[in-house]
This record gives sequence, structure tokens and C-alpha cells, in this order.
Amino acid sequence: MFTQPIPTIRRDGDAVVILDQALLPHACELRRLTTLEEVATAIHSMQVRGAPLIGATAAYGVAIALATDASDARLDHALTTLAATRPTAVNLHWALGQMRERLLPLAATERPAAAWREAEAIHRDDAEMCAAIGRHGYAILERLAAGLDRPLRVMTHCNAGWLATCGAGTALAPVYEAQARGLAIEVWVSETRPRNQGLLTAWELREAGVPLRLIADNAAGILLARGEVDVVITGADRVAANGDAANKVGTYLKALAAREHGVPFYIAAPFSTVDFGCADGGAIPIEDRGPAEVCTVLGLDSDGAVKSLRLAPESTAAANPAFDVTPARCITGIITERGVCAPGRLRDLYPDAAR
Ligand SMILES: CSC[C@H]1O[C@H](OP(=O)(O)O)[C@H](O)[C@@H]1O
Repeated sequence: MFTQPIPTIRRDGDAVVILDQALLPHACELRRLTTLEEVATAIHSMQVRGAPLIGATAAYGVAIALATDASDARLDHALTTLAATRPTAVNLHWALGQMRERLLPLAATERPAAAWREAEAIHRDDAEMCAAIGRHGYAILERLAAGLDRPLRVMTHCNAGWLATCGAGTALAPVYEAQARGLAIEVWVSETRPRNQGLLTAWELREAGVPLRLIADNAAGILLARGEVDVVITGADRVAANGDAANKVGTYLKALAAREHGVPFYIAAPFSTVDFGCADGGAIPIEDRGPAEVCTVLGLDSDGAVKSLRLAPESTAAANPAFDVTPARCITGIITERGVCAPGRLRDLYPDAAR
């Protein structure tokens, strides 16, 4: 199974060590989180990001909180604090629900050890789901590449690679599987303003030796119109029961252009991203991250120091919805750990799912 070049998160005693993604790709730094508050801040500030990784990190946050006090009140405080960090990625709320279900029935004395076991199980299961998504997604890429005398050209948006998960990633898992199996592939990487998570994807792929070209988000349309894209694959933060999918802002525009030009558009997401409690995309909460991210950009100055630069004057009004919703009609299929289905057929893959 795929091994993360640097663990996105790992337990260290009663703490966790994360890779600080707010500095990547300009600097690669680890952070040791020892308190519930540090974990909550790491999720909210996007030092840790990516729907599945956010879920696993929140689970570890509960374990850290209970290490010193495993009372009902402490458990409730931890769950509430972590749930408030980011609204859109249902993985966060799913993981906290798993922790609540597992820990509430236990005596306080049993909770600390059980919390670490459950968080580690969520971590391990995510890595296995990523690997399965890679295998199922690879079958699609292999079919699309059949007969080509050139590399298959994949477009993706934001970062849904190993950095966003506990394993190989979701949207990029099929890409890594293709590379491992010798299928010629190249990736259009959309920069993904305003936080530019596409730079994380470019960093991942370059480190892995996968050919890529970084593009401005707005260049996706002409590439699709010119027939320079064979398939679009993105991750998701929440997939509603009818197959509508919330993902990083800008995904919807790519799906519209892909549909217009007959290019298949896939969402890759594990069960922890599916929310049968949401009937459709209209019920998915969309995070608003405030104007600062739109008006600034992180980069390196002439001395190679990581700096935040102001793009727009301080007084500039800005809107910053962090996600958008792609309607099921624009989605060719959803690649899950249980297989690939049409957007409205998720129940076929998860007949046993309660929520
Ligand atoms: C593996 S899906 C990751 C998903 O989460 C990202 O959001 P963020 O970077 O704000 O945490 C993005 O929507 C990705 O598609």
C-alpha cells in the first residue's frame, strides 16, 4: 500500500505530530500538538487540511483532550470545540460522531485508551479507503487510456492527494496507482485560489515524478474547450444523498465546462465524505473564510523567506466562499472505496449506511 513520504499525522505519546500544510510548498515543517486547543487551531487555520485528514485529526484531538480528563463534560467540550472548527467537510463530523458513539457508553477510566484506539482505527481505515479508491479509479484511467499514443491527460482541482488524507489521497490515488502500474499520465494542476492548494498538488506530484503543468484556475475552460483534457477528477468535502458534491470553490466551474465539452468528470471520495443526512447539495453548509485570504498571497521573498504579501489594499471588500457544490447532473461518477457509481446511486454501494 502507498506510503506517505511524510506522515500527514502520527501519534506521539499523548500528542500528535502533523505536517504543517499552511507553509507548504515553501517550507516543510512538523508541529507537535499537545492540547485540544492546538488541534482545533491546526484544523481551523488549515495547518491540517483535506476532508479525510481533518476527520482523523479531530479524532486524535478527542483522544488528546481525554488524556487528562475523561469526564462526560470534557468529552462534550472536546466534541463541541472540534465540530466548530470547519463546517463543510462532513468527515470531521462523521469522525466526531464515531468517537462519541464509541466513548460515551464507557466508564471514564476506559475512555483514554479507547479514544486512541478509535482515532488510530479511523486513521488506518482512511489509508485503506484511499488505496481502494486508487484501484477503482485506476480502472477508469486505464479504460480512457486504451488506444492512446500519448499520455492520458487528467485535470484536478485543489489538493486531494496524500496531503489531504491518511493515505494515498482520493482524487490523486488513481494517479499514483497509474504511475505504479506504468500507465502514462500527465496532470493539469489548477492553482486553486485563494489558498492555492494546487501548489500542494504540484509539490506532491513533482516529488512523485508524475508529469504536471500548473495552471491558473481560469485556464481550465480553454484547455477543456481545446480537447486537451481527457478526464477531470477532484476530491470532495461532502457528497449529498442525491450525488451533489461540495468541494473546493472552483470545482463547479470545471464541472460545467467539462460537461459542455463532453469530458468525463469524476468525484473521488470515501464513505466518510458521504452524507445521507443531506438530501441534496442545497443542505451542505459552505464555509466562508473571510476576505483576508482573497486579498493576500503566501510566497517566498527574494531571500527565500516565506512571506504573506498583500494583493489588494486593506480596505478592499472581498467575499471568500471556500467551497461550491457540483450538481449530480454534472458528475459522471463517484469513485469510492466500494467501487464507482453514478452520482444518484450511492445507496447501491452503501445499503447498510444508517445516516
Ligand atoms: C481528499 S478531499 C480534500 C478536499 O478538501 C479540500 O479542502 P481544504 O483544502 O479547504 O481542506 C478540498 O476541497 C479537497 O478536494
